[in-house]
Amino acid sequence: QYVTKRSKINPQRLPLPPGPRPLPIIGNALDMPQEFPWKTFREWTNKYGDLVHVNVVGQPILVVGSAKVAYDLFERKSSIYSGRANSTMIIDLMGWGWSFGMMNYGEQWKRHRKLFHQHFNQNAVDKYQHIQMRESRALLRRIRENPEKFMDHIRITFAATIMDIAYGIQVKDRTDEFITIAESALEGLSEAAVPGAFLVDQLPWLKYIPSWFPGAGFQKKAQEWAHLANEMPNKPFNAVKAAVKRGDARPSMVASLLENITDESARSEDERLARNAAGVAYAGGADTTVAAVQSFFLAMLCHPGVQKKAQAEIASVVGRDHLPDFDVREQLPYINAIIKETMRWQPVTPLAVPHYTDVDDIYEGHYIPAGSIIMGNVWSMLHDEEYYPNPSEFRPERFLLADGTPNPDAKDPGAFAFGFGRRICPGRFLSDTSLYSVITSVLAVYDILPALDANGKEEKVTPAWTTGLVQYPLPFRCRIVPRSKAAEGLISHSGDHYA
Ligand code: HEM
Repeated sequence: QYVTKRSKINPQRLPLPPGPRPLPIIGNALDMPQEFPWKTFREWTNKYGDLVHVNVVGQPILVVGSAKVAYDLFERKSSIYSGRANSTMIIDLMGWGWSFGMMNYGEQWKRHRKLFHQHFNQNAVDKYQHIQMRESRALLRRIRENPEKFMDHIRITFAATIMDIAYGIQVKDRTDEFITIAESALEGLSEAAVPGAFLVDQLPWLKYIPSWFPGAGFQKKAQEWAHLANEMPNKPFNAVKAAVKRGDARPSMVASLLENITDESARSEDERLARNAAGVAYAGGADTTVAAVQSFFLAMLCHPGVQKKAQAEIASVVGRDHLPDFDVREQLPYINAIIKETMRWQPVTPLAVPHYTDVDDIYEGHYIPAGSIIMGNVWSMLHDEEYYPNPSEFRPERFLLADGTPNPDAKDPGAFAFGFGRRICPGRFLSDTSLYSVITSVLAVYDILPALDANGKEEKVTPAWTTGLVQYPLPFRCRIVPRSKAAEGLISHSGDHYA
């Protein structure tokens, strides 16, 4: 076993957790998988145990492979395992420091998170249901106009939902300026977040090299992206601020925060918090929910039996002449099980978002050095045979008893799918209601069927996903067809109620 050289801070000379053998200087850099790292990490867990240590060019990384260790570190020791590592490129150069999703644990993070929670906790999200339903119904109409583009339509659905909730801004399509800014800012972010993409993250002193210097192309990129990262929270916030001043702001998170400022001496700080908290809603919520719903479409395409059962359940509760709303949710256990299985089958964030600790610790006789990055292998936990037999199968029944009612003993995927401890996703309640509104609306009126090839034969689909921080299905073809004449009528008039 490898014993750290920093023996002053590891006086008992405890071993590090086990892991693949590192090379001098570069450590385990060559062991690190380029694709689907969660699968390699699972093999490491099988070989070395539930807590694996690697070091990449001196950076200690711990991989948590079981629910037990996740609980022990992220929950029981949450005061020291709730940080985030600083990225020189993303925070110092691109200016994403305003996002509390990237802040290290501390007072600033707590203040932002508390404010965010007030607007997205389990009860608070009820007031957004009409927006979610309106946008889900708009999705039905967009699909009818252009079914091939369903992947894009899903994107605009959540962009529009979040822009309305956070700012009261109603966007029509993806050419809207607020959307193009946010999407470009997030594209820059995901490019910069690829581990090893920018050397400045390994050698932070490079940030002092001016952009005109040969080889300092990263500075130019960082400047362009910094402009977007600044506009993303500022532009929509300033628009709402002006509307509040004029007295014609639509109801929204930002409008209510601004209207409730009573202490003028705290105004600039309160405005800063409101701007940052609203900005992070789009950053954290748009792409993730999109990925989950796209995976749902893929699951329905590959599992026609599940689709039929869900459609029958909806019809038995609301008939064929109505669209289901939130009031019937309790009566749709199969739909609720589909939502859980969607979160489990291909987790949107297979490694959650890595945590960071800045203090030394000891866990089960192993030394955990300050400065470690800790990754929870969400995918592995959600594909654990013990809790989820035949984990690669999409089988909502695993969350139900034989009589079709919810199984209280089935492990809720939400315990892992949204990350861990104090950092657990604060948008998980909104994501849940978003999935419900889209899934029930779509299944009530559409069949998701295999595409036909040139000879009219049904195409076979092999499910496959991307490999980044957020896992999207790779583009796939399908036919989305109204289920009946009554369904066509529902699609046409579905928006009226929520307009
Ligand atoms: C399918 C949907 C979603 C998934 C799978 C998801 C997953 C996650 C994960 C894994 C984390 C990191 C947790 C950790 O560090 O342990 C996270 C953080 C976060 N999510 Fe989500 N999320 C989803 C939807 C949303 C939505 C709809 C919002 C906003 C309304 C949102 C806002 C955030 C924010 C602000 C953070 C940062 C929290 C912090 O660092 O304290 N997420 N999410």
